Amino acid sequence: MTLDDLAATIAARKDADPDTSWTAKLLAKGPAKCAEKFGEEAVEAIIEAVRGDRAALTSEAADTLYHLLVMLAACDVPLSDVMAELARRQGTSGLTEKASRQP
Ligand SMILES: N=c1c2ncn([C@@H]3O[C@H](COP(=O)(O)OP(=O)(O)OP(=O)(O)O)[C@@H](O)[C@H]3O)c2ncn1[C@@H]1O[C@H](COP(=O)(O)O)[C@@H](O)[C@H]1O
Repeated sequence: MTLDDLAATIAARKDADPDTSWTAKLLAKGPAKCAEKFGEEAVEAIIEAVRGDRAALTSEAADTLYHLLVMLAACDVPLSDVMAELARRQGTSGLTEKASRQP
């Protein structure tokens, strides 16, 4: 599975029955709830990273990526736009980018 596959699945669930789809249930609650859920999962991933539990971190990272995609869908931000932004940044060091910012 690719992130594009998962994003397509999430998009396909937008109009699904919330009683049969977690994605539809979350999207029906709106962007703020989707953002809250993403934040919860990100914190859980942070905790497992600090604990050094690689298996638990793998699971929480999957939750976090999935809920990031749900939040993007809730906010009508296509994954392709995010990937285009990452492509725009490719080849420029993060140190160089940071140093180039106007004060
Ligand atoms: N990748 C996921 C995915 N990751 C996590 N989740 C659900 O997100 C929910 C997270 O809620 P909770 O935080 O309460 O559950 P939890 O994280 O296990 O519990 P805590 O540790 O947070 O307390 C759980 O119901 C998980 O099953 C996901 N639900 C769906 N997907 C994908 O989306 C597809 C469509 O799913 P539906 O929309 O449900 O049809 C699925 O086939 C999967 O490919």
